[in-house]
Amino acid sequence: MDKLLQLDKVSFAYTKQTIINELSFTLQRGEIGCLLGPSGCGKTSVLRCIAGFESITNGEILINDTCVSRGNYSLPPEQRRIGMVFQDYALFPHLNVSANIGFGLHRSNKTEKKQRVDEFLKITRLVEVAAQYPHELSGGQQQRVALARALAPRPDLLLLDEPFSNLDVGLRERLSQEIRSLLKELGITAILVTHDQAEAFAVADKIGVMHAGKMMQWDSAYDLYHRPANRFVAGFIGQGVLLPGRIHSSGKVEITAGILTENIWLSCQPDCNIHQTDGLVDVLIRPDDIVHDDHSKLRAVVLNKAFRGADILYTLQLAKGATVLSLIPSHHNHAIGEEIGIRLEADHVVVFEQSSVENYSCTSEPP
Ligand SMILES: Nc1ncnc2c1ncn2[C@@H]1O[C@H](COP(=O)(O)OP(=O)(O)OP(=O)(O)O)[C@@H](O)[C@H]1O
Repeated sequence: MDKLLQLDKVSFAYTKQTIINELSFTLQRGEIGCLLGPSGCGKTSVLRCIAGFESITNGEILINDTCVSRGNYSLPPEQRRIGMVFQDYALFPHLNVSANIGFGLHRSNKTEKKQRVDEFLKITRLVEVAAQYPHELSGGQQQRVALARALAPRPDLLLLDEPFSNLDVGLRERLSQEIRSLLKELGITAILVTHDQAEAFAVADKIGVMHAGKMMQWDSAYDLYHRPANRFVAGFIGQGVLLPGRIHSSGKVEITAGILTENIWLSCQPDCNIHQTDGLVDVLIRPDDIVHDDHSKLRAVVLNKAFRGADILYTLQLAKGATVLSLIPSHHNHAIGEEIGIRLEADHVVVFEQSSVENYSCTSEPP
C-alpha cells in the first residue's frame, strides 16, 4: 500500500481563532477515511484545507507525496485532482443529468466526454434519467448525479461532506453501502465527513474522531470501540458507562460496584504508570458486556428501556447504586422497576486512570 494523502501537524485558523490544531493522519491509496465528531469540531474545515479552499497556518498536506499546502504555499484547488460531493449536492439546475456529469470534463474531446458520461451514467444507474433536470429527481438520484459528476474526471481523491444528511434513514443506510461498494470497485481514495457513527462504520476503513480541532484517535471502527485512546473517544463511540475500579498488584482489575465475581487481567502500554497511582481507575463497561441471566445472583433493577427492534437497551441499577447499560434480545421484555439477573461477560475491558489529567487507556487480555 502507498500513501495517497498525508496531513502532518496541520493547523488552521479563521482570523485568530484556531479551528484545526496540529492534526495528523494518513490515508493509503484506495482507502476510505471518515472524519467523525460533534458539530463545530472542524471536520468541514479539514476538507476545505485538503481541497485548497483554505490556507493552513502550520504543518503540511501531501497528496501523492507532493506537498500541496504548507504555511506559505497553497497549490490552487483546480490543480489538486480532487473531486467533491457537498451536503446539498450543488447540482447545476439548468443542466440535465448528462450535462451535470460532463461538467468537469473540459479537457476531454467530444467523443471522450460522451464515453465518460455514458460510463458514469451506467455505473451510478442513472441511464433512464439522463435527460432529466435535478428538480425532477429524487434525493437519492440527485446524490448519485453529484457523485458521478465528482468521479467522472477521475480524481486522485474524493471528498464527501455529509453526503447523506438530506436523505431519510433507510435510504441513507442503503446509499452509504452502495457508495462504499462503488468506491472500492473503482479503487477511489475518499474522505467522508459525518457526525453519524453508523454511517462512518458502514462506509469507512479508517475513522478519525475529532474534538475541538484536534484528532483524538485515527483508527479502525473496531479499535475505536474496543481500544479507545481516551475518555472522549470512549464516550463518543458507542455507548457505555465508566465504573470505579481498582488495580491490584497482581495486575488484575476489580470493579468496585460489585459486578464482578472474579477480577480481570489487565495489560497496559509500557509507558503507562497506572499501577503506581494507588490503582484507582475507571472501567469502561459496554452494553454488550452485561448479559441477562435468570440464574445469576447479581441482580439489577430496570430503570429505563429503549426498544431497538432485535434488542432492548436496558438501563439497570445495581444494589450498590451504580448504573449499567445492557443490550438484551427483545423477547426478554421486562418492565420498568422489575429486578432481573445479570452477569458481566467481557473478554476485555478498557480502563482509564482516575486521578490523572492524562488519559491512559489500558486493555485487559486473557492471561
Ligand atoms: N467562514 C468562517 N468564519 C469564521 N469561523 C468559521 C467559518 N466557518 C466555520 N467557522 C468556525 O469553525 C469551526 C469549525 O467549523 P466546521 O464547519 O469545520 O465544523 P464541523 O465539524 O464541520 O461542524 P458541523 O458538523 O456542524 O458541520 C466552528 O466553530 C465554526 O463556527
